[in-house]
Parts: sequence; structure tokens; C-alpha cells
Amino acid sequence: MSKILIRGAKVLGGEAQDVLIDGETIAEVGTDLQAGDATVIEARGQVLLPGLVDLHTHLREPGREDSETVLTGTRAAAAGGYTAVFAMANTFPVADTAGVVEQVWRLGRESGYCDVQPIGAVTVGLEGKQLAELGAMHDSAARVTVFSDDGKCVDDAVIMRRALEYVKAFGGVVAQHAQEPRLTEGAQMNEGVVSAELGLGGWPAVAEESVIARDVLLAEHVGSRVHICHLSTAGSVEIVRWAKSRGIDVTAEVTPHHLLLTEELVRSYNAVYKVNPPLRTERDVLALREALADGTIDIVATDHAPHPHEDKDCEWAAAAMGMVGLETALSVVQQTMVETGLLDWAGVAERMSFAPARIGGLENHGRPVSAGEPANLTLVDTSYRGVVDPAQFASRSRNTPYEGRELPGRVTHTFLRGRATVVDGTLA
Ligand SMILES: NC(=O)N[C@@H](CC(=O)O)C(=O)O
Repeated sequence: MSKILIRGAKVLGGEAQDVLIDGETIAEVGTDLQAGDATVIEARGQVLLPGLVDLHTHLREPGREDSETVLTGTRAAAAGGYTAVFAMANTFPVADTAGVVEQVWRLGRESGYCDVQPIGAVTVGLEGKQLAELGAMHDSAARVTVFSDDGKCVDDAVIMRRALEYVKAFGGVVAQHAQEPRLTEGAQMNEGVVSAELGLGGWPAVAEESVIARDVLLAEHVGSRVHICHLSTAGSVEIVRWAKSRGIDVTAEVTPHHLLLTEELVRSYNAVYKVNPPLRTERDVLALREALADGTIDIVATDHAPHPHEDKDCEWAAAAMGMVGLETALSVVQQTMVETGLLDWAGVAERMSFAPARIGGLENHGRPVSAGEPANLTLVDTSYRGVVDPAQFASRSRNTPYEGRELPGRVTHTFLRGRATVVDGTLA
């Protein structure tokens, strides 16, 4: 197998070092390494990170291949610097059996761009009524450890309790989409002054916060582990902070869009800004950034939610919820967290690679950049400035809220087990 020498990159944003990849593995990390017969990549000034890991991606296959497939989604992931993604279960059919999770897992292996770890549904058909076959999905070839009804909330407390108890047996985790359904009937955007002015149905913060409060208490009660998807309010941060201070086994994620965008954008009535949970207020955005910096929120997860043009380019009320995110996530984190001084690159590596791999139980991702480790790596030109052009996306969908925006940073190379999936900013 081939050798690659990455020369002079700032490893995790620190000192410039050379990294020699031999086959699928990092062979050596040091200074002035001899190239020998290796292909040399001059990376002076660039930042080298462990390959990014996304705990929350919608790949849409099976069933909605018009918006994304495992192949197009993993190409988008590689372009964004990811080497592993967790695929959400809200497909058609729902990933609630060993058969469906194995299908997604196999498609991921065939794609070659990025590892795909399927997430299993908590309940049959995401209907919230009957526990899915969690054990069978765990025992399948896909080795599912993360379970989620994402897109829907597991709102029945007894079902949630049972799921938490069940996954405990094999060290699994339930990832909750915290949304009290009755409080969000007809919801179209954040509930507040703007929703009142625009006359759109409100999605109150309490609908998220009340479920999180219940679930951290349930996790404590049964001694299990819960993960909270896409935190979007300052109040949610307070509850997670309180739960962690009590020693409750809870982890939490925030999306890039909730770190940058606010509900003010909804005034445009452009449905590209329609997302679940909705964009909130400036105060929430600042609280989420602080919480990601201080570790209350563990990770950034994209909630990459591709939708075809016809489902987004319509009147607000009729439009689908969701934004694509894999190809812009790192840039948004650079802008909101690094360039604001809230995080350094080692902190980004923790929140976008080490911690998500740990939470999801991936052994070969989120590893240190050191000799003997799998060569899953991402090289970033942090000095780059560019305007987002969705026409350039690898994703099959274009529903990005950043079109025409200038964002910093560009992934120049991604390596999956030593193989370059992105070279000079272009998919290999
Ligand atoms: N996040 C989104 O806005 N959309 C998600 C599911 C969901 O959480 O509603 C999707 O699958 O499209």
C-alpha cells in the first residue's frame, strides 16, 4: 500500500509536525521525517485534525433517494472532513429492524467515502408505541449502539424508561429528539415575539426543556445513559448543566446552525430557515456557544437533513423542516467558536471527533493523531475564505441556509484509513 507524508501541519492546531501514513495506519509523527517513496503533501500552516465524526446525519436511504443516498451523503461527509457518520433511522422503511440497519451498514461499506454507523429506531415505525427490536439490531452485523426516533420524540415516559433500561445491558444509548408533541402541534418556528408578529405557530422552548428534564431524571432513575439531540435553548443548557452536576450520565449535542443563526431570519419567509428544532434567539445562540465551550454540551452534530427543491421551495407552512450541514459544519464552527476565541482546534477535535466517537462507541475513529492509530484524518486550510455555493455540494440536496455567505476554512484533504477521499478540496 502507498505511503503519504503530510508535511508541516499543525497537529490539532499545535506545533507543526510531519505525519507519515503507511497503508491504513499512521506510521510516524515527528519533525523532519524523510519522505522516501511517500507522496508528499505540503501542509504548512494547515491544521490537521482526527477525521470528524457526525453523530447525527440523515442519509435518506432507503426510501428518499431523491434527497440523498448513502453514497451521495457519504461523499458530502468526506468533503466536509468526516470519516464516520451515524445514520438516523427515519428512513422508509424505518430502520427499526436488523434487516434495515444491516442494509444501511452494507451500503456504507460499499460507498468507500466514509464509515456509516446506522442508528436504530427506539420504537416500531417511530410511532412511539412499541419498543423496536433493540437487541436484534445490536446483535446484527451493524452492531447498533445508538437508538433514536429522531424527527419524533419518544414522548411516552414508560417507553423511554424501558428503552433506557434495555440499552443499558449492552452499553447502548438512547438519543432523544426532545419535543413535547402536544406543545408543538402546528408549530412553524420558535414561539416568541417574532412568531406573534409573523402569525406563525410557535414551538415554545418549554416543549424541548420539559422533555430533557424528564429524561435526565429517567436516566438517573434507571442508571442508564441518555444523549440529547440538537439542544436549541438556553434553558436546555441549564438543565443539562444541572444534570451533569448531579452525576447523571447525559451527553448533549448542538448543531452548527443553532450556533450561528437566529429566528430573525424567518422574517424572510424563506423556508431554507425552517428546521426542527427551530432557530431561536440571540440569547439562546450565545448560551449554546458558552455551553459548547465549557463542556456542558459535549459535541457538534450536523443534523444534516437533505430535502429536495420541491419540498423546500414552497410556502413556509408547507415546507419540510431541515437543512443540509455536512459540507459547512467545520466552517461554521471555525467562525462561531474558534474565531470568537471560545475554542482552540484541540477543543474542536474533542467536540467533532473524539467525543462523538466515544458517545457512539466507535473504536477506530476519534483516535489520537499518533503512530499506530488508524489514518483517519482531516486537513484544514483555516486561512481560506470562501462564499458558500450550493451548486458545488456533493450532497444530492441544496437546502443550505448559508448560500452566498462567506465562511472561513476549507477541508483540503480527508483520509479514510489512509486513503485520500478528498484531495486539494476535491473528492477523490
Ligand atoms: N431536523 C429537521 O429539521 N429535520 C429532520 C428531522 C427532524 O428532526 O424533524 C429530517 O429528517 O428532515
